[in-house]
Amino acid sequence: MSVASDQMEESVEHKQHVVNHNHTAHHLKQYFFPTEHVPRLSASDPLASQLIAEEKPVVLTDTNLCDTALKWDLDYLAQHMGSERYMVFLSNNHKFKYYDEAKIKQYKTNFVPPTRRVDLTFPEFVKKLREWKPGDERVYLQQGLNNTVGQAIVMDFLQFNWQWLNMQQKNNNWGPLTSNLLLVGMEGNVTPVHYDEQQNFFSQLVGYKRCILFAPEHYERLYPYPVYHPHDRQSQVDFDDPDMEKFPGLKHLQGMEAVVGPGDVLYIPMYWWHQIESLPHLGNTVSVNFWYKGGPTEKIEYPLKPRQKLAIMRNVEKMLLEALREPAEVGPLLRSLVLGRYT
Ligand SMILES: CCC[C@@H](CC(=O)O)C(=O)C(=O)O
Ligand SMILES: [Zn+2]
Repeated sequence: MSVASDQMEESVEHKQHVVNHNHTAHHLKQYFFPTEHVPRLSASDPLASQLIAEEKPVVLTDTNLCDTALKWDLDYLAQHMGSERYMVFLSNNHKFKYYDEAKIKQYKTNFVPPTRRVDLTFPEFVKKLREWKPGDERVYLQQGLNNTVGQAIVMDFLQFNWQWLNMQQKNNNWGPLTSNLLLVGMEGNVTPVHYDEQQNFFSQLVGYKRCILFAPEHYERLYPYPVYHPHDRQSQVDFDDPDMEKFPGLKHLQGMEAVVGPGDVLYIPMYWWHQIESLPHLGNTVSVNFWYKGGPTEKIEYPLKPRQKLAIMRNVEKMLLEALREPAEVGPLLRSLVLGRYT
């Protein structure tokens, strides 16, 4: 059965929490929030273009975006990624929560990074991944594709469907492509829920990833860390152990989800929250993302979009931290400003 029809079967039979892969049902972990399916559409479907224009998620099944990279399995990459060292994160659990190293020093309280970063050659990474046994640190290679990769990889990269990508960038008035991150993960790895300030075409090459998304307006329900915190843009909520008392908004949380497989491209709109999991028991995963800056600040139309309000909140936080110098004074000042006056 070809991957495509397997995918179709998956999407046709895709019950809420079961993924059919090669006729075996894989039960997805049931979280505390309901989800709808992200639409799976052909890139030629006008609805697909409409969803992208409206900055809503969609899985595009036939972009042929990275067809030359569908062969990027561990052996091919080990053979062709050259002898350079690449950024690999190690974690004592299945979560790989991002943190901004630059923010650690200015962050007064002691910050304990949840993962550690090492630089490994690709063969060293593959050896570590293949020799992994329960109790060992999990590994996740996350490396920007640049000119240090081998010739074959460059050839594959140059044959991506840039014509389609450039058309999307132009039609949707996006800014420049900033980077392509190569992601090679172990089955079971999880990138916890966060948002990025860029548009993202997320291209799945090998293996299967469960992508759970929440619209920017769920900001009040996902309790992001303060902007100055190393975990800026990440949610404070642990989806595996949600503190409903501390984060009462969680009871109203509702999202969308999709399982993406080889050849699928998921559009993750800028400021949309997402959690991405390499499905357990379905082997290692390889993905490449395409991050674009948002478009030039379009003329302001009212009412403002939720993501515009999010950008305003971020700017207010930064300005207050700059002015007050002391993070502990931000809350009291905002309380004095709004309580009994704007509430
Ligand atoms: C560094 C995180 C990469 C990715 C998540 C994942 O595939 O694990 C993601 O969040 C994104 O592409 O925005
Ligand atoms: Zn992300």
